[in-house]
Amino acid sequence: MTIHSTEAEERAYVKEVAAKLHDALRTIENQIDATRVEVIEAKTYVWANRAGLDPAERAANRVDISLAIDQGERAVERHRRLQKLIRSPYFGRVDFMTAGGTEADAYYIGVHSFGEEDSRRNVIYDWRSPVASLFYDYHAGRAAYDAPEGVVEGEIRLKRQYKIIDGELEYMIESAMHINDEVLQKELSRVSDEKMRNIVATIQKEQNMIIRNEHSRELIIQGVAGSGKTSVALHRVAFLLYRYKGTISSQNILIISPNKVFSDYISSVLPELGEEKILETGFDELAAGELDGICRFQTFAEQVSRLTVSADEALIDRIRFKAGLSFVHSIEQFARHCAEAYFVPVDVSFPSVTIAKEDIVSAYVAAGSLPVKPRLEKTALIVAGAARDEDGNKLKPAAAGKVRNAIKKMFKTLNLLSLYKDLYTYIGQPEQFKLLGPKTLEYGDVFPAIYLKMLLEGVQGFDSIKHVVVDEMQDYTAVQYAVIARLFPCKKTILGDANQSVNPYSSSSLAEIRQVFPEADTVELVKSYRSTFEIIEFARQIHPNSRMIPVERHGDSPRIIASGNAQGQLAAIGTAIGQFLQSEHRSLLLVCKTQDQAERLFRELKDQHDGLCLLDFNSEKFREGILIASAHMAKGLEFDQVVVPYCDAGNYATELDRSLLYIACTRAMHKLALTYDGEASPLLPAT
Ligand SMILES: Nc1ncnc2c1ncn2[C@@H]1O[C@H](COP(=O)(O)OP(=O)(O)OP(=O)(O)O)[C@@H](O)[C@H]1O
Repeated sequence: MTIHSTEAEERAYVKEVAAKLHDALRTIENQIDATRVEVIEAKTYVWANRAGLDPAERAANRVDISLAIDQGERAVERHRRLQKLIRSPYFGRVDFMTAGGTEADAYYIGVHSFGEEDSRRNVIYDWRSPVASLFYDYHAGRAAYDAPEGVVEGEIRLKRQYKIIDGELEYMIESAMHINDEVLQKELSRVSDEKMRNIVATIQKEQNMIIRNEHSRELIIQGVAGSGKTSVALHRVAFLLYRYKGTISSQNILIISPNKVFSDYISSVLPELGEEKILETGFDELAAGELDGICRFQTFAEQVSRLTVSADEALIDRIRFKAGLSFVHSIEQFARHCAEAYFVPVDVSFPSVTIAKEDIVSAYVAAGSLPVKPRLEKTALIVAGAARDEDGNKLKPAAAGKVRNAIKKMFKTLNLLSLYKDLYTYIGQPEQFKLLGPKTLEYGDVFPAIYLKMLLEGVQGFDSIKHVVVDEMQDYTAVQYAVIARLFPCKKTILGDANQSVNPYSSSSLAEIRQVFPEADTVELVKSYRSTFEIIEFARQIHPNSRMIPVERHGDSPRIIASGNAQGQLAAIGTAIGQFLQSEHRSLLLVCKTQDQAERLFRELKDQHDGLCLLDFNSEKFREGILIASAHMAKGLEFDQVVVPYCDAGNYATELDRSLLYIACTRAMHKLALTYDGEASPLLPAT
């Protein structure tokens, strides 16, 4: 028998569930009130009796208070979840009959689970629960899901989707197929939100496979622009936190993201899914930690800015040289060479102490499994510990210290910058190393130097991190991955798009990343959800390599607006801003090729348009309204409308420019315009 088969019954059921949720909410509110009173009373008691309580009693009271606070915090969290469920209790339903059964059970699926206290019956299933995978993976008919006790086979008798807003059923759709296109269309047509949103109601089958993947040590996702890579990675994190509750918490997961604005933009997804924010860092921050006190360095953004304003062939050559896997091997070979060639043992001889060179050599050989620095320290320790003075006594501390120092000095140098410079002499390419300034590395040298340091000194890994997410994988070199592999020897989700590199001279393809992680599983996402059909078709012509497949969601064709001069172009941009302000849309991005151009545009427009906001590499917050940014800064973000100014032949000409133009255009969800004066860029599609 199918329960709630008609729409009227479903509407009534929404109310019934809402009543249960309200009951539960009241219970929790009472609990929170009771806990509050309990904590206040306990604190008052401790304060009033502070003179009379002995230390053991005080400690016991403190424990009670902190337990009550913990309990209260958990209740507050449950309260928050219930409030969310009251607004929208569930979005899907599957009726599943297990093989051999006689009746199907209805499973309602929501962002969180909810069960009745008395009957212990589950009213709503969490989207991450095993049975919920049926909703994402199957049509009506035969189906199966992985439960803790094994695979459960059976048949889906009914599948429905709901949109419930503020407790009211807006619509419901019977969907025999995968997540119904109609619901997806509605979701994608919406106006942008202030922050990235969760996609639990419309996760697609290929995305669900990634989210629920538990076995891959490294999972690499190559996905076209707008294919949901970042969304999927965050939902995967939420899934892992659910699946491994008690073993992994948000403090054990780290996302390496391109910049602070992007981190801010994605920051609401996990809290929306009931999880805490995860840790976040960037490659520049990691580098700062590793090179602290050693040297300064150029950041990635500074390198990209330099490349976008001038094509310095020697610099490009240096960057390219250091980008590939073979350079990783060169560094490894050099580190091995250092371990042998830079250590020159000699006899040690002090008044009353003599140590033969051979004893030092054998201790150094015995410690051969260690990186150079700890190996040297161990050798010094062992030799000094074993040494005897002429009377056959162990060395006094001062003499032992002298021996240890003498042995450490037998290594030519442990100065990282000198060693790093020597690397280039060793490989016969001294011209490939150039300092940017005194003790200041070019960005291309930052991670090779860090890798060399790790090989020579060993690694202080982040043991508490159990899963790392690397976004924008195409922008990182093989050496950066080698460093990441050593710093975080845990599971990883690595995602990106080879066509969205902001620095193609040092970008990594999927194949190259796979060479660093040979065991990795890879998946490709080619369906693009962000932009309209017309915008995707347009962007595909800019980057013919892109394998983007659009969702059938239509909108205005992108416009290329030619002007006779700079003033005309500025007027065209002003008109586009005016049209945006008249529209229902909430976000407009004016995206320039370089930061300098973005700043210039900002100066030219800010007096005519209120509320313009310029993003730069120091920006930390994402916000709605009208933003101006470089393509580099805009990576990963999305906007209702996008205008790309300065699309003339001089400005967009190289392969790097092609990537930047492609990134710029694919930020648009609904509307795209490009402006130029003079001659149009040859990279623009013919109109
Ligand atoms: N299954 C889905 N249902 C609804 N919306 C989706 C789905 N998958 C992706 N989207 C939407 O598509 C847009 C792009 O997603 P996301 O930013 O995660 O893609 P991406 O591949 O990381 O993009 P890019 O590489 O271009 O920055 C977002 O608005 C996201 O909500």
